[in-house]
Amino acid sequence: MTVKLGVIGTGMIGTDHTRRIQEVLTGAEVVALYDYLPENAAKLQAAHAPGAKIHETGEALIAADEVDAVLVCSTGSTHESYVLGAIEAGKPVFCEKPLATTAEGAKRIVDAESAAGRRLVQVGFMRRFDQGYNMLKATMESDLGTPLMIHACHRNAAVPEHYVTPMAIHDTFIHEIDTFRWLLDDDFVSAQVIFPRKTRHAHDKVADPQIVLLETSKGVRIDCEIFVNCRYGYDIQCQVVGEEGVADLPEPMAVATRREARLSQPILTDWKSRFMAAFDAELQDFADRVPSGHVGGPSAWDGYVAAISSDACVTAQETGAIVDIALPDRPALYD
Ligand SMILES: NC(=O)c1ccc[n+]([C@@H]2O[C@H](COP(=O)([O-])OP(=O)(O)OC[C@H]3O[C@@H](n4cnc5c(N)ncnc54)[C@H](O)[C@@H]3O)[C@@H](O)[C@H]2O)c1
Ligand SMILES: O[C@H]1[C@H](O)[C@@H](O)[C@H](O)[C@@H](O)[C@H]1O
Repeated sequence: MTVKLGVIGTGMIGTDHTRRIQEVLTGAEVVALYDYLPENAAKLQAAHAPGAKIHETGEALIAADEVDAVLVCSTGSTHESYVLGAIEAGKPVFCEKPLATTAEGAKRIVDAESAAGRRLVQVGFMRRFDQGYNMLKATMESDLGTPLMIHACHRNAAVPEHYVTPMAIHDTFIHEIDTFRWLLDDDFVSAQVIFPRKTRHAHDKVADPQIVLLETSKGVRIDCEIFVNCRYGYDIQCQVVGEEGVADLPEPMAVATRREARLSQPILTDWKSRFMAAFDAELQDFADRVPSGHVGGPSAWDGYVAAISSDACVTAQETGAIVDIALPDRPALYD
């Protein structure tokens, strides 16, 4: 069976996901497109999905008989209504991060999915499908003993002018929030953000770098540097310190070159290539599960907890205080 997918939002990641569905994945094809800017949908149709129909609205795409499942790849603030629409239509939906831009919005999705009684929503936290992170998690479970601390960093070469201080949390650190929860099988109880000396390469509206300090319910302490104008590349680091040993996230595979008295190795510069295989794997997993009517991977609950945790981090940015994080009870659907 070929699963027929509709893509809402045909910007950078909607285009990249459509390309991978059409050219890399098996058992799935893109049959429908919608973007708020029709020219964006037309451009993607011409480049990667000539047979796909361009719909007048996202709601029409969700309702279309030929669409088995939906990918929401539009701007973050638009995710909630499309995801709720897909749940109402009983169609599986893959939603790029963030699930919603407010914790209340994410809760509405959790409530709607719980009422539907089955997992219809997968959130695009692709690192859970990354080979390196899976190797790190397996090592933690087999060799490290009880985890005590994590030292991590998330560095982007540069960010655009519209990227402002809270985006370091909502747009960037949100990946780390989900990754730490998943690695540790634990939730956060508090967050603090501190600001080192600012780099001269950051524009006025972004404080850069930042350090986020988290504490989990089991007492694990996490420090994570977010440095989004580091200049030299896209660099994701994670070191877990356990009672019996220490483990590091593997570096992406790269050829080391010896030349003119230098030993060198390239560093990737963008997230698309850094997590290429993880993006392929998360969408293949989604497509494979559509026929069963139940999806897997990061859930709406994970998206909701990420939203609550990131709101606390933004409050911590604004106040300089250590901010408590309290989670509501988890609905049975997510046990
Ligand atoms: N998982 C990841 O690592 C990752 C990486 C990049 C982006 N993202 C997420 O993907 C989403 C899109 O990011 P992007 O970089 O592709 O942005 P983008 O700006 O390139 O594309 C967004 C698209 O959404 C369209 N759009 C805006 N409002 C819409 C609406 N109401 N209905 C339908 N379409 C609408 C825009 O016209 C644009 O084509 C964001 O939520 C972002 O956080 C995730
Ligand atoms: O949307 C992108 C993406 O999520 C990247 O993985 C992250 O490194 C960037 O900071 C963010 O802007």
